[in-house]
Amino acid sequence: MIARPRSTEEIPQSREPSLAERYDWLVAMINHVPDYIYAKDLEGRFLFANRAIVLNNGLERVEDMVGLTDYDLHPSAAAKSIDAIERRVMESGEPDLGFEERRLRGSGWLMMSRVPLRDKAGKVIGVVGASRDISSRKRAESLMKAQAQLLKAVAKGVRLDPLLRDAADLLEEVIPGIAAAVLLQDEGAQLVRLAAASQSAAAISISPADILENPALWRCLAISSGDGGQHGVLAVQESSSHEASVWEFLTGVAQTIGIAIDRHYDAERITFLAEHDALTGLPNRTLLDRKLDDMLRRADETSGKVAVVFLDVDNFKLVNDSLGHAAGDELLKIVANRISEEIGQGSLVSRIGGDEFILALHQTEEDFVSRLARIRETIARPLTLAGMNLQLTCSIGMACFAMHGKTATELFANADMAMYRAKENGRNSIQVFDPVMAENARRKLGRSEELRRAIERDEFVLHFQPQKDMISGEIIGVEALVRWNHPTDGLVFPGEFIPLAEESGLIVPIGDAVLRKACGQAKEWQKQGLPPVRIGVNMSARQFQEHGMIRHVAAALAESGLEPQWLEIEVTESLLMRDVQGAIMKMHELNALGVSLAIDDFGTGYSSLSTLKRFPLSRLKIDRSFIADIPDDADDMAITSAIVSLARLLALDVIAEGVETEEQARFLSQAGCHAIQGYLFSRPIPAEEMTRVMRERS
Ligand SMILES: Nc1nc2c(ncn2[C@@H]2O[C@@H]3COP(=O)(O)O[C@H]4[C@@H](O)[C@H](n5cnc6c(=O)[nH]c(N)nc65)O[C@@H]4COP(=O)(O)O[C@H]3[C@H]2O)c(=O)[nH]1
Repeated sequence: MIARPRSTEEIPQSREPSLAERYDWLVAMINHVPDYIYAKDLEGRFLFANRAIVLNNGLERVEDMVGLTDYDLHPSAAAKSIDAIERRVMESGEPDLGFEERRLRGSGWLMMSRVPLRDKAGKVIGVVGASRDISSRKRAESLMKAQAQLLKAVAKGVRLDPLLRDAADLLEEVIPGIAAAVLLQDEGAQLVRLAAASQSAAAISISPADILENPALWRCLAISSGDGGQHGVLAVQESSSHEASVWEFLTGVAQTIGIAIDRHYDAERITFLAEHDALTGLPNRTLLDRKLDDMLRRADETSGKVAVVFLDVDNFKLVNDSLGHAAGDELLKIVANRISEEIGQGSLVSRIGGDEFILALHQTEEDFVSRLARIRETIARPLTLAGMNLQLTCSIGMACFAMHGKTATELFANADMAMYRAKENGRNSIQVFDPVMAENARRKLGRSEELRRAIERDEFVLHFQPQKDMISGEIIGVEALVRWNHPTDGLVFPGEFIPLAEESGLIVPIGDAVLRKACGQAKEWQKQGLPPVRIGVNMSARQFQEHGMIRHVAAALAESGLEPQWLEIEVTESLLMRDVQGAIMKMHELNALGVSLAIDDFGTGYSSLSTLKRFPLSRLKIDRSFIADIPDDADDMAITSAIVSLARLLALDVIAEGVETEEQARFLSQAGCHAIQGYLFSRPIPAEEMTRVMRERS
């Protein structure tokens, strides 16, 4: 064996060390390094070996090793590969540096360097080998590789479950003997979910309780979330104590798992948002389409039924406009919750915008209409919103698979049609689709098309109804009333086409034509020398709200040359109440043009005295429904008298519409009404007839 080194105190400081001493020190140094150092002759026989290599080969003394070859110490394949490298070094005389190989005994890695052993003359007489243990570097490398592999899986968006399992597998692969498990917190912050390495029997059989109750056995590394919270822990069974780099690696793995979980939740949230309505959290149209397709397919296979339902909150706009958007949003959330409460398993409710909901109901014991009635009742439960007590109603339309349509598109169209029917029927009702509705809708569409053509062909004519002053009996004004001179149907009255024109927006060009014709006719009468009369022109909501309305009025006046004081625009009370502030602004603009304003159908809306005071009006027109039953209906008489007093109080002229009898005229005169309009005096008549009447009276 190699001689024991002497301590430096034993060396006299003054004299040069001898060659023998230097040799001893060298041997001592060589024996103390953990690396393997050896020399072999040309035949591969050990000439020398340090303590580390002797011990590693299971021998005790260097002498035991001298003379042996690798074939005596290792399996022949391993010996052969060492032999080949060393032979190459000896034959070429070139060193072989930094060759990495697995340890032949035990685990770990070595980095081998071999240089030729030469005699004094420089002749190669063997090989000198030196190794370095690079196991920890190799381990660090493999840990880094494993970490990179995991990160790559996260970047690729591998699903969370397989990713956690792979992570636990990977840990066991790169850190032999380890058992690893991932525990995630549930909503109550309990550690529950377990992803264990598939190979490790220990990890498979353990439960979160095992881990948490055995802190001595398990070390838990926090899996943090991006927002500073914690998703759970990476539990590692400490079967052997690990070096720092392993713990560093495990900490990195826990962090990577944290990132993977963050990404998983982000992806979940994105998917949720893509398929849900942000306000109510209900499924949106995309999800509804997907689910409804599934429901219809299943119903088709089983000859089952599915109901597609359109549900619209009545007067939602009113709530939104009067209580504000925040209250409107709150209301929609309440409605969404109430529908969800009642809809039942397997069915779906989706908000498709505004106050419109679509329901897809799957078949149960209870029939669809009874279920919808229950939903309607639930929605109608009283509620308080922005300090106001409200009770909501809704209009519901339903179409059934397969009776009313076989595809989602057909069912949507038919349920929508049924819902419109419910609205037309005075809201707050449930309508089941009927093919007659489709026929009506088709007819309506055809009528819209005809209306469009009628505008191009200028098929609208005006009839005029005179208004008589109560005291003087003079004609003080005429109301222009539009008629459609239909090529085949003859004269069509406004009640039959104005609502459709409103709905389709065609009222704007129609109203514009009426304005121009009315102003032109009024001017024409003046030109004919007839006493000037005020001409009243009806304006519908859509037309009144239209941006260019003031411009159109000004243009009609300019074109005709009619002075503005002879034009009076009639708007309904309900139109004004929709947006009081906006209406007041527009009315002032009309006043600024010199045009006067009358409130039509007065008494049918809900304007308060205070609101009425704010409108820049000239006249109130009492709705004919109050006049019709005079003198039989005492209530109507009382209301009419009140309206007249109110108008006088506000210094407004008041005119009663629909006066058909002398008795009605007498009552109105006594009540103080300024003027009357109605069949008693004249029906609406064409321009030529009106000219004649005016001429006779002048
Ligand atoms: N039973 C009865 N009815 C009487 C009597 N006196 C007049 N009427 C009718 O009452 C309606 C009065 O017009 P309105 O209230 O403005 O109601 C009008 C108005 O709201 C709308 N309208 C008419 N022309 C236009 C127009 O050019 N533009 C717009 N936007 N709407 C119009 O159509 C509605 C209906 O017009 P018309 O069918 O012409 O019906 C007219 C008229 O013929 C009467 O003594 N008894």
